[in-house]
Amino acid sequence: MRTSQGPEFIKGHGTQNDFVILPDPDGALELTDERVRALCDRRRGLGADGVLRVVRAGALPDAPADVPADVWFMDYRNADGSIAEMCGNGVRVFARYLADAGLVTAGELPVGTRAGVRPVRIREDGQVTVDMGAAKIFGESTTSASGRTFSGVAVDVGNPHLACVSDAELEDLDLETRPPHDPDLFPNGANVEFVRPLDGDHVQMRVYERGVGETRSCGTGTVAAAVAALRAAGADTGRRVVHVPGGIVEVEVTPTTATLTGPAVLVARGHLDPDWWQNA
Ligand SMILES: N[C@@H](CCC[C@H](N)C(=O)O)C(=O)O
Repeated sequence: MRTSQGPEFIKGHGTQNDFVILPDPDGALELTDERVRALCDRRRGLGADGVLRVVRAGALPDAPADVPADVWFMDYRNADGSIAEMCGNGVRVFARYLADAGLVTAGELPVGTRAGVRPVRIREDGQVTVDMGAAKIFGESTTSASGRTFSGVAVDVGNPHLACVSDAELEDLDLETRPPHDPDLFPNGANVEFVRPLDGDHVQMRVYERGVGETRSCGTGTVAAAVAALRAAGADTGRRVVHVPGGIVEVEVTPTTATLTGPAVLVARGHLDPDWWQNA
């Protein structure tokens, strides 16, 4: 029987936007793009939309200078191995892991990201709220899907989004292929959201994520969707309940910031096979 173990992992999700969490406090893991792709592959690996490495900011050479060294840093990777600045569902699942592992005391805690430090609160009802900072509209643009053109707004939520509000039946859209975006407005790519207003302050959203493909939820995307839906209704601030294929989250936009609240679930934990990790 084998006695050696590969790296520890935890599998988790937020409204079915799923992640492999890799605890690596001292930044000792060699997390190559190929290993990220292998981990996220739903047939040859564990399967996930992204990887969240749990590392002290001080142990990560490329952590932003404004993140204190002792803060837990979410080193986020998309399923294709690319790095993204921020992940709204990921940061909530990350905080759930930190509390579950006893690395922080539950309540409000700071999480370091490439978009800066984000305060996260684990609520008594089990929901997790993250203060996402101000979501900024930086332009207007178009995309297309299923032969239809959609107009939208470009929103910076730490990472780039094109959020398109329309009355289209979202179930009918083919998101197997990447909806195009303007490379001049989005030189680093874009996450593209399709948003349909429902009754009251509810909206429906589907998303095609940069570096992943269609996912069942995207936290930063729901913030962009809320900002776009509010703007379409003539407002800068307010609340939107966003229905995604993987569940429901709530976004509150104020004059200075946006908060995102939703579930964060840990599913399984274990150790990678050391040979698999070595050869991945
Ligand atoms: N699913 C995430 C966003 C992950 C990053 C995104 N794909 C990008 O490249 O910007 C979320 O919950 O926000």
